[in-house]
Amino acid sequence: MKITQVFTFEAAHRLPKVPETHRCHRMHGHSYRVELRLEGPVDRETGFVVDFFDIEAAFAPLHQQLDHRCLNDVAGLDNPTAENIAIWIWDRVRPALPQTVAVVVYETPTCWAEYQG
Ligand SMILES: Nc1nc2c(c(=O)[nH]1)N=C([C@H](O)[C@H](O)COP(=O)(O)OP(=O)(O)OP(=O)(O)O)CN2
Ligand SMILES: [Zn+2]
Repeated sequence: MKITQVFTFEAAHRLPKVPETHRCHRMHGHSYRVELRLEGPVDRETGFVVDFFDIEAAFAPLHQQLDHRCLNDVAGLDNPTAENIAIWIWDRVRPALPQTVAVVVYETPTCWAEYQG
């Protein structure tokens, strides 16, 4: 069974590795959307793969570090592309939620990165 929980956060960033002429070299912001996708058997007793409340609790400290921040200032996110944010979240959420099979980070409704480890 596959389950997904969606989170959102607002943040500013700039991409230091693109040329100065690239518009993303300048500080700007996004309304990010994160999907945590989990997979596993349905527990016969609870009917859950994982309780959505437990997923929310595992993501809460990461949300705290990301929401209304300048992502370049977050430890480990000096180059905060959607790809690197997805890896950053995976590395921190997977120990608490080993059923995680993908982290998807949307920078805009039409651009996203998906990391599967
Ligand atoms: N592979 C990646 N490419 C780009 C990333 C990224 O994380 N991974 N990031 C950016 C910039 O952050 C940029 O801000 C993306 O947003 P935006 O310029 O708003 O992109 P849109 O396509 O939505 O812009 P429109 O104004 O709607 O055309 C760039 N590349
Ligand atoms: Zn951007």
